Amino acid sequence: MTEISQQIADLGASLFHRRLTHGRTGNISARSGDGLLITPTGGSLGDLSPDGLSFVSLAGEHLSGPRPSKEAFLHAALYRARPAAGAVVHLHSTYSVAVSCHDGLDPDDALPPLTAYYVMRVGRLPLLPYHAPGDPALGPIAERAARTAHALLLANHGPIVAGGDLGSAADAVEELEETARLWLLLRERPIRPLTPEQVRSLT
Ligand SMILES: O=C(CO)COP(=O)(O)O
Ligand SMILES: [Zn+2]
Repeated sequence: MTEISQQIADLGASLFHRRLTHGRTGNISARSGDGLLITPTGGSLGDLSPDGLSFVSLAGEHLSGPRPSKEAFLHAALYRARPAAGAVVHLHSTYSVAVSCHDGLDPDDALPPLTAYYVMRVGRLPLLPYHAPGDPALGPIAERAARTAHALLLANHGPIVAGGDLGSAADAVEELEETARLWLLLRERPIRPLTPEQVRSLT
């Protein structure tokens, strides 16, 4: 067991117990050597064993440990697209999933820049077209989108976010969830997002 495995298990418990994902949804990975340590398929993020993680290559092939998350190919696509990424988190966080089911979103950037922290932690949020969980056809689409954005929203599914390390990836996916919630709270009222100039001054 490595320190990073313990960090994955701790993060999974923290996200699960704060209801940022539920049941047996969501998956977490961290870059390790020339591959990635990833949560196994079919388990709860609230009940991860640091010794029970899977090891997968950057090409997405299972190298050791239990059967990996069915989204391992998606995590691998994000690491290939973003050489500086050290961790990836995918959740079924309620408000982000709610936004991902909305019709008429801008597929280049699904949410407006409501707050400075959203701009700093998330930035642009491409919306990827619906695919069933585990459908490898989403891999090349995600890899292309992740070259210019570290946070992606999967239509009718949920967010997947890369970060320099586990803490940064978690920080970004939590900021996204809170902003999705704010956006839904504000829907009945006129919104004044940050201006392009205000956004530029933050990035
Ligand atoms: O969120 C999930 C699928 O999108 C959970 O799947 P896994 O249990 O295979 O990681
Ligand atoms: Zn999922």
